[in-house]
Amino acid sequence: MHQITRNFFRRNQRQPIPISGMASTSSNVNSTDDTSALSIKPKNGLSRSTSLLNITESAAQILIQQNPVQGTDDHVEKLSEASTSLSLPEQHSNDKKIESLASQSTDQFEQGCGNNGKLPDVVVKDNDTRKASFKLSWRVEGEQSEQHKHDIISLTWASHPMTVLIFTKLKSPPVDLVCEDMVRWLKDYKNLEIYVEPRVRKYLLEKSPYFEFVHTWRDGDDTEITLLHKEVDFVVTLGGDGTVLWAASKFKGPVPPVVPFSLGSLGFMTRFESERYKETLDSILKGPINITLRHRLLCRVIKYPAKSSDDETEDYTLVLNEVTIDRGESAYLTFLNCFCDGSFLTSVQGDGLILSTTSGSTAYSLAAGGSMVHPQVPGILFTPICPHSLSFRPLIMPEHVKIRVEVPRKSRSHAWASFDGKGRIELKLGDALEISMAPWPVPTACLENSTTDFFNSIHEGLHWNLRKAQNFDGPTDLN
Ligand SMILES: NC(=O)c1ccc[n+]([C@@H]2O[C@H](COP(=O)([O-])OP(=O)(O)OC[C@H]3O[C@@H](n4cnc5c(N)ncnc54)[C@H](O)[C@@H]3O)[C@@H](O)[C@H]2O)c1
Ligand SMILES: Nc1ncnc2c1ncn2[C@@H]1O[C@H](COP(=O)(O)OP(=O)(O)OP(=O)(O)O)[C@@H](O)[C@H]1O
Repeated sequence: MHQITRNFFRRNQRQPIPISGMASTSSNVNSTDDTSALSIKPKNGLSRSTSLLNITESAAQILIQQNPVQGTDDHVEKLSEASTSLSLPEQHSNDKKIESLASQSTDQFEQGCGNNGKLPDVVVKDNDTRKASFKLSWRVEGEQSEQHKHDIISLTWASHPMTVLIFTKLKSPPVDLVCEDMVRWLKDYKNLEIYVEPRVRKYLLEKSPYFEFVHTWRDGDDTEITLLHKEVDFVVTLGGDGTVLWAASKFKGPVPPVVPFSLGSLGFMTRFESERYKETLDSILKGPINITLRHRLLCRVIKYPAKSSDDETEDYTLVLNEVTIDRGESAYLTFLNCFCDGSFLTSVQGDGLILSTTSGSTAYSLAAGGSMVHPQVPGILFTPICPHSLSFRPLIMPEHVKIRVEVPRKSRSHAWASFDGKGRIELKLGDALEISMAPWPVPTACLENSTTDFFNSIHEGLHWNLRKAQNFDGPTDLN
């Protein structure tokens, strides 16, 4: 289970984050972390070499916070959970065990993926890359006072970030101008290495040969893109929510921290004002940064007839919002059979089904009647689209389940799947889609903290529960 988020809501267990004895853990892991991990035999469908590479990279992203103030084993365990958004097996409750766990992290990961997409328990910096390393820590604010309590995940740079990747919304002249200005500033005043998409580099060079220093990759070269996370310390998005989804989709494994600037229309996930980018990036570069660890879903399409080798060969797609299975152009009801962890759950007869993350709960799932869920809650939303039934209410599943949705062989029509509203593919009779929680969340920087940002977004973006207040006069029960 993703303990970090589970613990978020266990009020009675909140503790200030403590940590002692973790230095040896990190160094121990560093010394044992080598690329031999790449030769681990796959068991779970994430068997492509890039996936295994990414697994190692995943283990390269995060450092454990070290804090000499308190040091009970219990605290160490909680920190590990918080630091990685990973699960700690029950038995790992002291430093020694965490050390040994860390040294097996890739093994753990592999099992985790096979089971429920779990991550390794302790993650460390990969010495082979130029990347800056960071630490994640979890703390509670407001514990000592009457004020509202907040669980905070914060990111502290352990070494100075040097490389930034900027994604920009397509075909938007105002966004292009901000990008141009930001690139100049980041180079001239912060001396960062800067990556942009190929079309953006072309645009910048048309503006001025000054931008020669900007890096990119070969247009359409997916291999180069999959290696980007090895170079990039953090990502900036200039656009709306769609640009955040677009940026996340470029990382088929671990994702660097994302700083989303608002230059779109709704901007539910983009809390930073582009007009104040200098101030924002200054503080991001210094850290610490409060973040929301946004879960993703790992989706695999199993074509009919399934081959025994499917687990080894099928590709996968990661979504930050949701995967949708709908009727496409067909005028018939979609008929879908749904299974949870191998047991039959229900059939969908309607326009389709949305399997959403909690981040995606405020997007399409909301429009289909699903509940809004705080993005830090670990769970998978199961939301029917226009079900032709009076009793089909949306569900929220625990994060460890594996859901399979099949188009029955006897269905009247095919179905269509889309991933964060993109990459539409046809599901023919007998085809299935399997989803589980992905092991690579997207860490997005918060303006304040995860909870305050979420509340502000539902108020400002969606006008949640906006209603004229009741007048004071009129009948009352007071006298
Ligand atoms: N009926 C609907 O509400 C509907 C239909 C199709 C797609 N969508 C959503 O659009 C998303 C793709 O976004 P896009 O910007 O590329 O397409 P888009 O340009 O069609 O915009 C969809 C809208 O959804 C908003 N949105 C996206 N993610 C959100 C989130 N997590 N929370 C709150 N609002 C969010 C965007 O701000 C935008 O206003 C899909 O993942 C899906 O959730 C919604
Ligand atoms: N760099 C990019 N390359 C390709 N497509 C992109 C890129 N950035 C954004 N898009 C797509 O362009 C569309 C519009 O972008 P975006 O959603 O960011 O702007 P918006 O619709 O104005 O804002 P919002 O989503 O907040 O309403 C989205 O569907 C998104 O997926």
